[in-house]
Amino acid sequence: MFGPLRAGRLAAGRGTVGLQLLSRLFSSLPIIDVGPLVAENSDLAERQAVGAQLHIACRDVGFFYIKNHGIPESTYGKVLTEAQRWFNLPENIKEQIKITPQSHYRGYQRLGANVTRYEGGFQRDWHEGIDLYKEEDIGDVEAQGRPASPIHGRNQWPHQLPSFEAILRTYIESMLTLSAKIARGIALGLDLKEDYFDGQLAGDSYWVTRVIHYPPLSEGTQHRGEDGGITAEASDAAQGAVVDRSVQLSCGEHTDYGMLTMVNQTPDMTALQVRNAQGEWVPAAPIPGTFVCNIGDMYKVWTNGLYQPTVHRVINSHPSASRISIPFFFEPNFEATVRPLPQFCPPGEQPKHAPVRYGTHLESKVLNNFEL
Ligand SMILES: O=C(O)CCC(=O)C(=O)O
Ligand SMILES: [Fe+2]
Repeated sequence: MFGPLRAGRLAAGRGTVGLQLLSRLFSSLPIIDVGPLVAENSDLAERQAVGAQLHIACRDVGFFYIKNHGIPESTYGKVLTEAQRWFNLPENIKEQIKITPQSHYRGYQRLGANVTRYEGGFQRDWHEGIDLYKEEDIGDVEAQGRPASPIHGRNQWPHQLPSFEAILRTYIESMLTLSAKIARGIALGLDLKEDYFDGQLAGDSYWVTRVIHYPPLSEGTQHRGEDGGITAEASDAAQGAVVDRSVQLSCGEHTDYGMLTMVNQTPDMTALQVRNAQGEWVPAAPIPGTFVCNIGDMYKVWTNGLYQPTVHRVINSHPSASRISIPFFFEPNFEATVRPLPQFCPPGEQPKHAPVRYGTHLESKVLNNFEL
């Protein structure tokens, strides 16, 4: 078994990058039973065994499914159907909670407002969504002697459908608790103390939730085929073809910028794809009772590159059906300084990544995400 203890030693060894590339030639995503991380009274040894599986998944794939997570179907299923009901509302109602700089970049973004940037341009993603973040009043932030950020503030909750707001709040609370437990398992897998990311690093997570509606790409501007169906290019992409970055997708290829993302998606529709080291797109089909998880930029910094965030994209090539996904992003504290841990830095070599204040990293991403 590749035990957690060897993580540090391998990281500091030579030839790591070659090894890593070889091992990132996955053709499917691992499924991890996280029951022991969630249970009230599991043994440390059981949790370490899950940590070891998380370690291999984070190092070799960057993506994995979790099962036995303990969140009831009544929470994760209902939030998807409520979201669809909310997106069915007329545009002028949805625009009541429109995202603007004055709304602290929180709220509703219409179809095409979210963009994927690439060298020399950007492409409008074919989705609409609601962005929510941990809430903090600017007055409280300033009273703590912290600089106010354009992102700090309160959310615009989708109040037009009160049943949705209530279930969304329950969902976010459950996902926050769950993701903190997964982060504890990842700490064990890295041979760190179980509570390593608690407290100053991620004990007060600056979490993000995006409620996303992906209408069929055939309704988009670029992919309406002559017969009203989808273009051949979009259809090929849905089968895993490589497409130019200027081609409009449901969500363009990107990596996530925080710690851990957990995706709750419409069952029976495969739209999320994950890129392996050979450039092949591997589908992340929904598996009943699981969430798809992936790691973001911050673990790359902490592990000095041993863990890498994996590129992914979304293509809804269905001729008529909508897809909903509600990723929950478990992130460090806004003020956390994230820096490579010494055990992952070979002696005498410069760390590969400079320390980063998480809030500054987040601002640099969020303030660039929209063409409003
Ligand atoms: O919709 C999905 O499955 C994933 C969305 C995603 O990658 C993101 O919002 O970062
Ligand atoms: Fe993502």
